[in-house]
Amino acid sequence: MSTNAATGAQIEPVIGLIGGSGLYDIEGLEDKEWRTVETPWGKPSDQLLFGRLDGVRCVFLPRHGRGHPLPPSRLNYRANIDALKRSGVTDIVSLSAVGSLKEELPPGHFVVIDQFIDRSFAREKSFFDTGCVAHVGMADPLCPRIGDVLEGQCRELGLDVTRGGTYLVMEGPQFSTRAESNLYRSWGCSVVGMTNMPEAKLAREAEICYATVAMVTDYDCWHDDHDSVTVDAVVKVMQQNASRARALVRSVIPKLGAKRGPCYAGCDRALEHAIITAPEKRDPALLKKLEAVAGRVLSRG
Ligand SMILES: CSC[C@H]1O[C@H](OP(=O)(O)O)[C@H](O)[C@@H]1O
Ligand SMILES: Nc1ncnc2[nH]cnc12
Repeated sequence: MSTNAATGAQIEPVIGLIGGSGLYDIEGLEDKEWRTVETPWGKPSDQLLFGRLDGVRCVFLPRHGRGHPLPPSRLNYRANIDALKRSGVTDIVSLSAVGSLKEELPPGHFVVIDQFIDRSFAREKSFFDTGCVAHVGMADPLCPRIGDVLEGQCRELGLDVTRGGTYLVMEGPQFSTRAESNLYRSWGCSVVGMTNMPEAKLAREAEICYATVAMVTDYDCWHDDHDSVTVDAVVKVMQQNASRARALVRSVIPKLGAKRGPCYAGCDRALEHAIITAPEKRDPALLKKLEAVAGRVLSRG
């Protein structure tokens, strides 16, 4: 059964999991198989791991590739999201290591974020281009339906969790200067990381519901009582976070996998009124590339 956002019919969700730093595999998947998925945007970060958890179809992608060969600026975000879309994914849970920008969000804390500030700049940020222009809404960039499930299951598992918070996306790969860290704090941001944009923008363009669990690994470099962030510190805390992240994944999948109608937040219909280019001005070559992510609306002409 596939998504039918247009008719409102029930769907059987397929859950996409994007594993960040320290999460390169998913335990407990049945019938698991790593498969190469080709896309018109180039290669995804790695093969995708297909399987089932409690009967729910899941597709896992290690964001930086197995063994972490890819830095944030070199990720092919478009290929990653297209590959998940053409694999049937309807809902994405992004699992990410982040630095904390608030005293009350210590290492080990999980944040189900609800906003982004995108300060990344060296990345392809849209599937659309000359020959097919689209402007999707990003006022609420994360799916609140998935967010509810993530928050609920964190609480059920007794994990320290905060619902809501702004994730500042920096380009990296260097960590922030102290002045930058304090600037982001003055903007009221909760956490800082390098990867969730343009991932979330592209998921919205592809009409995939997307939510993030930001797992705090460090206090970045602003905190007087804590050392500035290092990869060693991130990896150490991620190793502790990873078992909690795995428990969370195991408990959210059955909930997210239950048959449902269209997303009440409309993420799965984001392209409905977003494309502005007149049909006769559209570039056939670009339309072909857009088949997987935007075929639902483009096939109507
Ligand atoms: C290894 S620390 C920096 C690295 O970790 C985060 O990645 P992800 O979101 O994939 O967990 C951060 O954004 C940086 O890419
Ligand atoms: N302090 C930090 N800054 C950017 N990305 C991070 N990922 C984990 N910690 C981080």
